Amino acid sequence: MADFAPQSLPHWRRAVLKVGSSLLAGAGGLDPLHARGLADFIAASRAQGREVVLVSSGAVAAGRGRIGAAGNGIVQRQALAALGQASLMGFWQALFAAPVAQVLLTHDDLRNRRRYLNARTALQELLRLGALPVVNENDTVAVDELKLGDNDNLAAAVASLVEADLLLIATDIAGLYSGHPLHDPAARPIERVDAVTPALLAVAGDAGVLGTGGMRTKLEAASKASAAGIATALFCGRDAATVAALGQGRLHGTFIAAHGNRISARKQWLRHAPATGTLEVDAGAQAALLRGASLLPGGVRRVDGDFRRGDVVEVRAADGTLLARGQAQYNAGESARIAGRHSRDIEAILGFRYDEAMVHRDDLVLLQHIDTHNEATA
Ligand SMILES: Nc1ncnc2c1ncn2[C@@H]1O[C@H](COP(=O)(O)OP(=O)(O)O)[C@@H](O)[C@H]1O
Ligand SMILES: N[C@@H](CCC(=O)OP(=O)(O)O)C(=O)O
Repeated sequence: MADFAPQSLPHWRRAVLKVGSSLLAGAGGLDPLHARGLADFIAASRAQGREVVLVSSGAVAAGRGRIGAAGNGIVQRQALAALGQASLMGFWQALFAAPVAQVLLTHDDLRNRRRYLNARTALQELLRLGALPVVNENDTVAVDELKLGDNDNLAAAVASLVEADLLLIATDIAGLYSGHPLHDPAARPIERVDAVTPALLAVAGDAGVLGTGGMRTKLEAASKASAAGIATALFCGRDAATVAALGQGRLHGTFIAAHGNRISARKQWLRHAPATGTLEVDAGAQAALLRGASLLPGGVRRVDGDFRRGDVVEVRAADGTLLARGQAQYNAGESARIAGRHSRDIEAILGFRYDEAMVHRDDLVLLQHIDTHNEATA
């Protein structure tokens, strides 16, 4: 197979790194041979002030190591994943000085706006605490329509969830080839993909011996990440030089470009998602919003509608002008109780506190622009 020429990786601050079973499975369960280099890459990136969320497969392989032959049907794989998940966490913990944190997710969790917000808040808090989140699919409940299908797609969803700037997919092959490398000796390396087209998906084949999705799910994941404004880099995690080069900002593999920018993809969603409630704000909150601040409960005068945490709500001025749309941190009843009150009182009023804001600025899209003349004369 021809080599992939090196290319420079764009600068990144927060990445999701997906590591497939093909890199972790050994004869008797999990083998740290390739994981060690990837762990060093993560540790070095963190030491440079970057953040990494790891999406790791390998629970089924670890389970097989514990129990031996158990079949490969869905029920057997569920049982094997349950048997192996704790070992998988122990495996990663042994490779890191920083504490690792287990996060198990399903498609359903990410489709549900409240759970989406909960998962995002928890992941952000883990990063803030300096932990390394290790995400895997919650295989015990993830069957049929709940299933993301594979960890490549899960990694793309997590990259959007944490607003990563890069999705790194480590696998057992150097990158994407123009044909299935096991069957097509003339297959050529594809170093850059600007758009994941149906024609390109057609060249992406199924998995090797150990993985589940093959190149097809990697390209699907890259396509989803791209639509969310996140670029993807595919590389061989078995090749120590490739992994070391990545730490120097050089990619030997396939780069799949992002479409648009990350912020606009999310803001676009907030702009159009159906709203289930309205928060009416005072002039002080209106000015703060237009300056880019979060919406604190103190500036909210009235709460209408029946919404849950994570639902999209409209933010309106007292005269009814639509100022912004955003995701509510608190449900309608809770919002009504804390409206007009100081953020420091939230816990005393509700008995808990998710956030000091009623709508966090990361979850807010402004629909009015700052009128500098009015602001100067106000
Ligand atoms: N066009 C292609 N280019 C590269 N690899 C391909 C292609 N089509 C299919 N593959 C297969 O995809 C495999 C990687 O996917 P997979 O086995 O699911 O690994 P992982 O466990 O890392 O997710 C490769 O080993 C290769 O056999
Ligand atoms: N959740 C499963 C992984 C499923 C999966 O997508 O595997 P892979 O194609 O190797 O990334 C496990 O931990 O074994």
